[in-house]
Amino acid sequence: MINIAVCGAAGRMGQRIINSIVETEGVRFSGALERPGHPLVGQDVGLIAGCGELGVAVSDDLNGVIAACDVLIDFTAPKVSLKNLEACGLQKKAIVIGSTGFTPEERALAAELAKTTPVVLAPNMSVGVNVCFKILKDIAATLGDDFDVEIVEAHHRLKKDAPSGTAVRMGEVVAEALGRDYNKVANFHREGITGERTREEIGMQTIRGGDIIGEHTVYFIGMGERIELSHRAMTRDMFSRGSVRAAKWVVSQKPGLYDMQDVLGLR
Ligand SMILES: NC(=O)c1ccc[n+]([C@@H]2O[C@H](COP(=O)([O-])OP(=O)(O)OC[C@H]3O[C@@H](n4cnc5c(N)ncnc54)[C@H](O)[C@@H]3O)[C@@H](O)[C@H]2O)c1
Ligand SMILES: O=C(O)C1=N[C@H](C(=O)O)CCC1
Repeated sequence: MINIAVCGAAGRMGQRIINSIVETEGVRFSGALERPGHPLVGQDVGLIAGCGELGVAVSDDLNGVIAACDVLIDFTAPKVSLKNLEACGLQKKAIVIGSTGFTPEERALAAELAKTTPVVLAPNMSVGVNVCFKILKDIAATLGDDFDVEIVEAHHRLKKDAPSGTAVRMGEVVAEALGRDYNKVANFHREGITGERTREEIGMQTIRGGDIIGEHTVYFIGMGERIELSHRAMTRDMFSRGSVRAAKWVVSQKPGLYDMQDVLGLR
């Protein structure tokens, strides 16, 4: 039996992850973390997550909750996730991180900290999006430089980072397949007299509104034809089920930084 704790337990994803843990065989829900001062600390987290009383209170004791688990699933924010990764490393506990919005420096720090413990860090835990990452590589490499690439993503009004972690990864996959550096060719903003589009640039467009769970489209636009590869999330449950699948997988891995391509055997 694998003991899984959740950080960000009262959040949109945290609540769905708790439901997924309870529904999954071979795992046990062992603890729930929230930020110190959160009004729900001390309350039964099952009642918050809508799956009935679980006898697990929301806690702000990071080290205590880590000690009682085999793996921590963390959907919070980059700075919190890095602190949690360091704390898991000190106790030799695995961690699955779904937070997005990491800077390149923060990603490098995560890779450094992952030398002490196994870590899955992935901007999107859904099977569908991860298959898209794989397909995108082939499409981009096959089309080459003749097709312009534009990426459009849409999410709910409460999302804090932009572009989404998924859109960034899509841009990185395409850029790499085309021999480009994403950080140099990503174009996040067009306004006024922009001049003609460059061949190399990858346009990154962001929509925020209402309760959109997550939508991504990559456009490959040629002369006289275009390909659109789209993924639309209709529930958060495939993210949460993916995170539990990653948790079951990561506990038996060697220390290192992994992503969902590793978990799903898509590499
Ligand atoms: N990888 C994926 O598949 C995937 C899917 C959905 C969302 N996300 C990402 O997950 C993150 C969370 O998304 P959300 O919609 O659940 O956000 P949310 O704001 O609803 O939840 C975040 C939770 O983290 C808690 N938190 C903040 N600081 C904390 C701390 N120090 N200790 C413990 N808990 C703390 C907050 O109180 C909140 O309850 C975002 O970065 C989002 O982009 C990733
Ligand atoms: O709701 C969010 O926030 C999501 N974030 C991820 C991202 O930034 O790619 C995945 C989709 C939902």
